Amino acid sequence: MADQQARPGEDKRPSEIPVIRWEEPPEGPVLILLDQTRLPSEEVELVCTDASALVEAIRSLAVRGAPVLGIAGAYGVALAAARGFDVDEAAEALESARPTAVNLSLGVRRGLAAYRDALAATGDPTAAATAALASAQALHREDAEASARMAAHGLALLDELMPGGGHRVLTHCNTGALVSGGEGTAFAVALAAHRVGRLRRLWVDETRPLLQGARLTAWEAARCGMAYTLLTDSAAGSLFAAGEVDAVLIGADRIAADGSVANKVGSYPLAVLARYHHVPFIVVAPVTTIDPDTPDGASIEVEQRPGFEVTEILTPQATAVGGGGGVPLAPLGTQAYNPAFDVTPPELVTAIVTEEGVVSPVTPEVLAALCAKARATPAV
Ligand SMILES: CSC[C@H]1O[C@H](OP(=O)(O)O)[C@H](O)[C@@H]1O
Repeated sequence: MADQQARPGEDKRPSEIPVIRWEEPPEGPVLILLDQTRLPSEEVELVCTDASALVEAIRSLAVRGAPVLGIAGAYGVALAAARGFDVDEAAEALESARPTAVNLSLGVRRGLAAYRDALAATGDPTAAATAALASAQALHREDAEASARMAAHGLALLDELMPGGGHRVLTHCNTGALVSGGEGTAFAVALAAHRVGRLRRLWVDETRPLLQGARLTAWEAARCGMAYTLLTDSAAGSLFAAGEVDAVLIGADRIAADGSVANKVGSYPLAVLARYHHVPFIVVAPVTTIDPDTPDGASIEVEQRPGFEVTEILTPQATAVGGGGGVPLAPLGTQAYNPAFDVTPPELVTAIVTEEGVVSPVTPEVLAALCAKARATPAV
């Protein structure tokens, strides 16, 4: 596939990354995914012909990251409808594929509502399938637009907090084009700073155990010609202590009504380090990731993943779901604690950047007003 490494100064537009796309070959519609478990060494595409294949791809993190999970969920409903499968059954399976990222259930429900409304109005399953697809495509476009707006708001915030540019930003996990209909969430802010010459360094946490930072963020940063440095998660503290971090930029999988933020495990320790070292801790997420129906952090279901992801180095042959075949890192039979996410309390969050602007301080009232405005704005 295309050369992954950008030449110095070259910016290989993240939009060129074929994260997720719908195609309609003669044999029937398919959803094509870039298999993120194979990156950075291989660019392999998964062709999903039904919802169960997509559920597997979501569970194995072949497709991952809150916003794109919502897009995938909506396409999954459209795929089931277009291929004549039981749409309600498909929607239920998709929505339960991963519990923490609220966007997944939002996307599935949006596609299902479009399908049901069209079926009720026309009685025609083909028209209903077309409506479900149109809903997924609209969500795809809206997320790309939201990503660009978050990048602009986030860059303005960085410039306000650190006048003079030369931002040294630490990020965790992967929040670039691979999680988005556009260029991502937190990563898109760093990319915007890079494009105007105001990103001095992107510190990239490797993000154990599935290494989304080492494998995916480094891959995206290299493609864009960004100045980035990879570090072990445990090395982040020494960077703060050395005064090498101007801001933390992370994404989110679910933001509760009180402003608690669920994000990749390892985010909460960064928030504590940031507070101790007086460094802004900035969450970048679309309004759709704010969940007014989840009251607080304790109410967020944190996905617990298989222990072998911690006790083995996963090779391309050892899938993230099936396990086995990885290189053992610990004695056989070792028990492992492997939460996929942790929760940061609102008092440790300096700001939440959404496509509607910057929320700071984070208060339940402001979040509620944002959600009310979003709900009052009809989906396309
Ligand atoms: C902004 S979405 C990216 C978000 O999703 C990641 O989780 P996972 O890789 O398990 O899907 C992580 O929490 C990122 O911040």
